[in-house]
Amino acid sequence: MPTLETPTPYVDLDRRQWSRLSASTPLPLTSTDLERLRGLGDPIDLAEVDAVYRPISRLLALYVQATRQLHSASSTFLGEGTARTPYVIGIAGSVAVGKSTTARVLRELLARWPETPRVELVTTDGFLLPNAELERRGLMQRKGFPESYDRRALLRFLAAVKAGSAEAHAPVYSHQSYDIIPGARVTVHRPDVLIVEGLNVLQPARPAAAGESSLAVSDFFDFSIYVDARTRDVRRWYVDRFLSLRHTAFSRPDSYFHRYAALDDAAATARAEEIWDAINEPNLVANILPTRGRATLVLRKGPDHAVQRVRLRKL
Ligand SMILES: Nc1ncnc2c1ncn2[C@@H]1O[C@H](COP(=O)(O)OP(=O)(O)O)[C@@H](O)[C@H]1O
Ligand SMILES: CC(C)(COP(=O)(O)O)[C@@H](O)C(=O)NCCC(=O)O
Repeated sequence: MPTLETPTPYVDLDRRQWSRLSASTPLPLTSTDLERLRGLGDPIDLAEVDAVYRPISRLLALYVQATRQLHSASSTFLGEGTARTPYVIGIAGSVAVGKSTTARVLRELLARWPETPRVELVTTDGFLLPNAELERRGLMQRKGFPESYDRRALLRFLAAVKAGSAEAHAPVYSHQSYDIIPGARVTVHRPDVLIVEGLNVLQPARPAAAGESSLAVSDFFDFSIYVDARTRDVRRWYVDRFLSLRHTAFSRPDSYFHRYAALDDAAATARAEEIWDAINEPNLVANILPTRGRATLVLRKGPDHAVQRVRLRKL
């Protein structure tokens, strides 16, 4: 008897099926690549990079190529020259799920493809409102929630990138000072690929006020990746990262969290769990997780960060 299953726009592959693609993916990792990847300082297993992330970079290289052809066809139709614009990839997911690690690894892998040697990376934390403004709005305990960002500035930045501007500027957030750095900015120089990583990059557009347009950040994406894992695993990764930050970032006297450097394991775990339970998990559940179904690709990690399932949107 036919079942009433919800139709899915995704093709869903388990780890074995996905990593089998690795064998037929060109550009095997060389020793120079391995050195560069190790140089990132991420704990990611290199066999995992080869089996899971290298096929993703191949898929992305194919998408970049196809998008350029489409772009060139529509420019010909319009009788315009073909100015190239950056291919923009969004990476979404919870705090501590591994967005930054995924972004850095993909940046290295994509740069190996002859079509996309120049890959740049921005994080959306630069678009957080400064602490003074968050305090004014009563949002200090909601850092990372959609309302804690200057969404218009982020949209303007992405519009400039997509318009092919020679340079586009973004503000800079410091985890050290836990605030926006006054006057600091990063510049994006019309790369082949721009990776935009952040908790909320797949949020739908807010309803527009009269006379305004209701664009979403993801309207500027050519491709998007949601990094997914069980909430209880992400909670553990958050706590583990917090514990190890005591010996690195927190230990610097100018760190906003310097007071945490002296906590013993039990006290630090309790503090990390408190922050997770009060801020990061509610944000994940209310705002981030509901955007998963908007991603082009979903990477589902197991308890050890190894990717267990890969879902690719085919429609
Ligand atoms: N693929 C991976 N393999 C092993 N550890 C990882 C992997 N991805 C992330 N981690 C670890 O998990 C934690 C969170 O990763 P990070 O990339 O900083 O997350 P996010 O940018 O989403 O906050 C870090 O301690 C990081 O070292
Ligand atoms: C800076 C962040 C909001 C993440 O920003 P993103 O780059 O994802 O936009 C987040 O890492 C954060 O600091 N959250 C506040 C709660 C906490 O300290 O974990």
